[in-house]
Amino acid sequence: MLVTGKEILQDAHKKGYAVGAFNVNNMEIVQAIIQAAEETNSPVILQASQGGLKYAGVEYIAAMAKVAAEKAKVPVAIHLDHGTDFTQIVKCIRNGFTSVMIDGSKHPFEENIAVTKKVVEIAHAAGVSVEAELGKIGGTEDDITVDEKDATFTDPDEAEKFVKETGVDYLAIAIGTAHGPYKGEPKLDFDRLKTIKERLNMPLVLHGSSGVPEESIKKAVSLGINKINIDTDIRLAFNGAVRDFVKNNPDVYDPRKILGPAREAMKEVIKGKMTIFGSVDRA
Ligand SMILES: O=C(COP(=O)(O)O)NO
Ligand SMILES: [Ca+2]
Ligand code: NA
Ligand SMILES: [Zn+2]
Repeated sequence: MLVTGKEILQDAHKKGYAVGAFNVNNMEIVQAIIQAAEETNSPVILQASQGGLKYAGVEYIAAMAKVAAEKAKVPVAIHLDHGTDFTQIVKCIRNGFTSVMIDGSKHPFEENIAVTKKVVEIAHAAGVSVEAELGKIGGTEDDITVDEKDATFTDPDEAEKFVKETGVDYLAIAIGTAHGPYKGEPKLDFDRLKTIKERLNMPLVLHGSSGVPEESIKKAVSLGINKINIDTDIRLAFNGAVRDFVKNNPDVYDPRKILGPAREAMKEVIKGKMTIFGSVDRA
């Protein structure tokens, strides 16, 4: 069933588990995520970046996600990932998204508060939940890139002020993850996470979670992460399955035959994530 992001994440926050937020760009990815969620009885967040909406069209993503959510036997939220453009954010709200991110992390602190407050006002009036970001998460997610040197960790004092002034429902924090594949092994600042959780006592979001070792993810969940963003690991599963199939079946040209195995491969990866996050049987 279609629910708000807050409904899903408040439960995760209260009970100390995390829910996967998986990026979608096409029908097969949506279906893989929903199949994984139903097979593990897990709540789930379907999310699209501005780049994903540009590729498929917001109406297509919204239509597929709404059908998927309404038919699903588990709670599903539909989320705009890394919204930076106010008009885009309102368009998603108008198209039935139940959660939006305003990523004002590239602005100075006070400006981030201002843009976030504006989105919270309009989204909450429409019954839609809001995620914001404080601190700069490195790497590239579609149309958003932050250089290593500019990535700055979230300051707990600033976080407290930010949340009080904006009223956001959940906060994306920078504690050492980066979007996209990692070169070395990411070192997460668990002490910082622990402090921020104690100060904020609200759902927290981890971006750039593909490629983070399982133990680090589990430790982050135990310390208060409740929404975990995954994009790259789904892309890698899709890519591997399609290349394998095409290599081994050079004469097959039916898109269903080429994309079907990719849907299966993505589903398996996503089920694995749900197990690590602790969202299995939480629906
Ligand atoms: O944070 C993410 C996903 O990051 P990854 O591609 O590293 O999983 N999307 O907002
Ligand atoms: Ca950012
Ligand atoms: Na990553
Ligand atoms: Zn992200």
